[in-house]
Amino acid sequence: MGAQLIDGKAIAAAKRQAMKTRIESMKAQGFVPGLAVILVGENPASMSYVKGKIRDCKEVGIYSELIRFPETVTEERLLAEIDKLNEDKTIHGILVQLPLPSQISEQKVIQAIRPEKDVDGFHPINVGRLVTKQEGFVSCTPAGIIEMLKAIDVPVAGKHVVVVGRSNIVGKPASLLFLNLDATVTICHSKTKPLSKYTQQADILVAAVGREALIHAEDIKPGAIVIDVGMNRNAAGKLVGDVAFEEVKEKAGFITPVPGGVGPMTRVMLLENTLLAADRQNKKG
Ligand SMILES: Nc1nc2c(c(=O)[nH]1)N[C@@H](CN(C=O)c1ccc(C(=O)N[C@@H](CCC(=O)O)C(=O)O)cc1)CN2
Repeated sequence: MGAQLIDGKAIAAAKRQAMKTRIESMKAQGFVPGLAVILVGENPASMSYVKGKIRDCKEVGIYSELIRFPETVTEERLLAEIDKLNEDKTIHGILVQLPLPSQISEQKVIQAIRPEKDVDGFHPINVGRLVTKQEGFVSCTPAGIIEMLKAIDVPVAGKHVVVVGRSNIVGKPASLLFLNLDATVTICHSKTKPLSKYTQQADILVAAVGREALIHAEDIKPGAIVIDVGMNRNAAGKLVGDVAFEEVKEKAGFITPVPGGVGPMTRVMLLENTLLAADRQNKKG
C-alpha cells in the first residue's frame, strides 16, 4: 500500500483562509499587521520567494513593504535600514531574504533586527527562547513541519524523530521543536555513518540536507512519516527533494511532495509569525 500524501499546499491555503477573519478583526480594532521584506540583489530564486511573500500578504490582508538594494549595497546601509524599520510602528515583522552577498555578515544583519520583529526566528535571542522552551519566534520551515503533522493528526510525543541536516534555519530548530514536544530526537549530518542505521529507526524522518535522492526506500522503516525539506534541481532542471519520492512513497505511511509540501508551509508560517508579532506589539502598546 502506498503512502498518504501530506498536501502542504492545501494545508497552507486553509490556514491563509482562516487568517483572513483574524486579520479583519485586528483591523476592526484599529490596527493593521505589517511586514517589511528586504531583498538584496537579483538572485532569481530569492526574487521569486520574495514575490510570493508579498503576494501572500496581499491575499490575507497584511500590509507589506518590499525594500530592495543592489548586490553591491554596504553592510552599513543595510543595518541603517533595519534600524529604521525597528522604530517603525507600522511594521511588526522584518525579514531579510537569505542568502546575502559576501560583503555582508548574515549574523550581524540577523542580530540587528529587534527580537520582537524577528519573524524569521533567526535572532540568537529567539533561538535561545526555543532552546529554553520560552515564548519567541520559531523559524518558519520547522514551524511549518509541526503544523503539517498537526493537520494530519499525528502526535509527536514519544515518537522517534530523525532529523537529517543540522542547519541553523531547519535542522537545529526542527530538532529542538520536536524535543520540546516530547519526541526522542536523533540528529544526523554529513559525518553520520552509516546514515541508514539511524534513518531506518525513524517514526518521523525529516530530510533537510539539500542532496537529491539522499533517502531511498531501504533507508526508511515501513509506515514512517517522511518529511522532505530538500529543494534541489535535478539534471532535467526539475525541482526535487532529498527523498527518492517514487520509491519511498511505496513504503512510507505519509510523505510530503516537493514541490507542494514543506515550501508552502514555510510561506504560511511567515504570515502566522507576522500576526503573532503584531498581536504581541499591539498588546504591549
Ligand atoms: N529570510 C529567509 N531566507 C530564506 C528562507 C527563510 O525562511 N527566511 N528560506 C529559504 C527560501 N524560502 C523562503 O524564504 C522558501 C523557499 C521555497 C518555498 C516554496 O514554496 N517552494 C515551492 C517551490 C517553489 C519553486 O517552484 O521554485 C514548494 O516547495 O512547493 C518557500 C519559501 C531560503 N532563504
